[in-house]
Amino acid sequence: MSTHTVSQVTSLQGTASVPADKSVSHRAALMAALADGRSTLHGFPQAADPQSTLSCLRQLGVSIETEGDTVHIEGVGLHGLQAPANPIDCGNSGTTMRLLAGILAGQPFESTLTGDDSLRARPMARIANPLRQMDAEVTLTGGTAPIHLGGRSEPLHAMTYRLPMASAQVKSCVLLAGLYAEGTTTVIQPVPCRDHTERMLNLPIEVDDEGVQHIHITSDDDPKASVWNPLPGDFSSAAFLLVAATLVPDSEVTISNVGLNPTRTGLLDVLQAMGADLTVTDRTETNGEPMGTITARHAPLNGVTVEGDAIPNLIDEIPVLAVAAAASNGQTVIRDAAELRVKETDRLTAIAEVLTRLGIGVSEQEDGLTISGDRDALRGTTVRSFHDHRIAMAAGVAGCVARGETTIKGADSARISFPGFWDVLDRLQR
Ligand SMILES: O=C(O)C1=C[C@@H](OP(=O)(O)O)[C@@H](O)[C@H](O)C1
Ligand SMILES: C=C(OP(=O)(O)O)C(=O)O
Repeated sequence: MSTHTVSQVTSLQGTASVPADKSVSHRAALMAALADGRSTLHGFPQAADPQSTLSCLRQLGVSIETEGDTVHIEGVGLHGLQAPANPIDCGNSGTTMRLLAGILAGQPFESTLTGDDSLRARPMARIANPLRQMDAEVTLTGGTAPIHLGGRSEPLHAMTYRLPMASAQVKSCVLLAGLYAEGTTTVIQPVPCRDHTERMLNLPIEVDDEGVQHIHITSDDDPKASVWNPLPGDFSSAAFLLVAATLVPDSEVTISNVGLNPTRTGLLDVLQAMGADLTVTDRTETNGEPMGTITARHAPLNGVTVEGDAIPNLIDEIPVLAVAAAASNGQTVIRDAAELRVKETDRLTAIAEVLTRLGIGVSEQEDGLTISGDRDALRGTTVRSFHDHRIAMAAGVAGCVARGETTIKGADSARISFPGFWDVLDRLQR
């Protein structure tokens, strides 16, 4: 297992770029595979998760050429995927597994989806249940992967499905299965969560009297070949650098071409409420996804309460938000975040352990954390990443402000979403 040591930093200065958005990249690749014709994705990430999606698609007979960071995908059309010779390995990527399951549920051939130890421990009944309601044959192994999908010669049954949790993976799984159903499939989302799938397929959305979205899809909403030039940068990766620049004195860091889809940038609002100095400029769009440049300057932060509908829009940023909270004045309360317990690891327990070891008072609730901010209490030691990329990078950010040295075990798990993270952090140090 690789370790990485971060020493307390006096200043972070300069510009940085982040890998392309993981959620958008998975979807752009899946849509390209199901389209007719060739798609070109500029700036496709080298990160392990999106690369898992490409390797799964290759196993399904999709021809993919790479030229540096540019990926060309020859779409096979909605009905052109081929039966895989072996179980399909989704690696560490929950998004790959859950979205692909929606597509494979409607195929005439059988398939099996599997993944690494972490992914094989994550709940899959949340996709098996709606897919079965659409008449797909789905077999799990004790509620988790491997997932076996039986082939079927008939279209799936369209249905209306109310999301029981704010999960964009479940929503996207059902919508993609809807491409293979007879009639209109509708997903009702009581709490909004990332909407990249709806944007990419340009799906019709109705809003009911309670303000709840009803997203419709039919087999006529088939994906079209596209050119992404470029894919937007990953806000979830930028978040680590933005928090680091906010916390380290005398810092100013600028990141350009960052995705600014409002279903992803909840952390900006929360950091601003805590007192952060963040500026967004050069707003533009790439294939219907907003993006722009974000500059973060050092600022003292105060504790905050984050809960309810705000949670899905910063779900992957909670580990680094917890680090910001640890270096703030006063108490931070994070609630309604039980979903963090079923990510790559139990992220509530993991980040609580990291911060406790670094000297911070943290109490863990079933659905959140209470963090007593005390910047001066942060002192370096050895911490575990739990083989979770976001825990490893959050611990690295904490190491920038903790006195002395912080050694992160399993630091190489950053490669799942941000392979160059440790180099970028080194390069920004003054
Ligand atoms: O749809 C997506 O691309 C994702 C959705 C979220 O998961 P859930 O759908 O499980 O909330 C998020 O945590 C994950 O990193 C990516
Ligand atoms: C939860 C994550 O990804 P996934 O669910 O795709 O494994 C993540 O990247 O933080």
